[in-house]
Amino acid sequence: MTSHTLILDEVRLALGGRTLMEIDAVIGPGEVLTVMGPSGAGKSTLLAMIAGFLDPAFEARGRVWLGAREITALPAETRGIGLLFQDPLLFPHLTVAGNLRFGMPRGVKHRTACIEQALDEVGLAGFGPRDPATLSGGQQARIALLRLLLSEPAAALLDEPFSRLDRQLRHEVRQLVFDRLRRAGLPSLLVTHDHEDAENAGGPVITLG
Ligand SMILES: Nc1ncnc2c1ncn2[C@@H]1O[C@H](COP(=O)(O)OP(=O)(O)OP(=O)(O)O)[C@@H](O)[C@H]1O
Repeated sequence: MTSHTLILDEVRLALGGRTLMEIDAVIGPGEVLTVMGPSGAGKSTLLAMIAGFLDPAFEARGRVWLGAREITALPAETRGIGLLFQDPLLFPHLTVAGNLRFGMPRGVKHRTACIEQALDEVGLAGFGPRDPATLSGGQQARIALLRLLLSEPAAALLDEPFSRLDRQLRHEVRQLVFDRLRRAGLPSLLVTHDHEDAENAGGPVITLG
């Protein structure tokens, strides 16, 4: 995995001619920028713009860079962005291992061993053949994180990824997520309403109006 900086260069999102949000930010490798703000401020829309699936109803200005590569107009699948949502969104027709194998880049050798090691590192050794529906919420959240990491993205976007977890689990999963994103050297953007999430992310916080 190559470490990059994610740059939001004077990004502005508007709807029907009305400015929804403006942001200018540089997120270094392993850093988590937290974006907070009231419901409807445009947080999820910003993530959609960066990831490449912005609804055409919005007008977007500005540029997005990953290192020296401008990704503003690239197709979503070529941007190298990993996503974590509130819902782990595991494929129900695949096993846990199948879910993890899904996003792995071509050319990765020893896939099965990689998957087994990744599961072991998050305390889920032997879970590869399991049906994702048989996993608890916290276990599913760990698998969603591993799927993101094994896809070897250049940056990560997180949209309220812990909000479905109860307090204790939320604490454990977010430590794991932030630790792993940092270790992977990924620039990450977290959208949350939770001040503890922002504090634990340990990076700068931008609050939209
Ligand atoms: N496809 C769309 N077409 C038109 N308006 C939309 C569309 N998607 C979202 N909106 C509007 O754009 C605004 C921003 O929505 P967005 O989901 O980005 O807000 P948010 O800050 O993520 O809110 P929340 O914290 O509730 O998730 C809202 O007013 C929403 O109603």
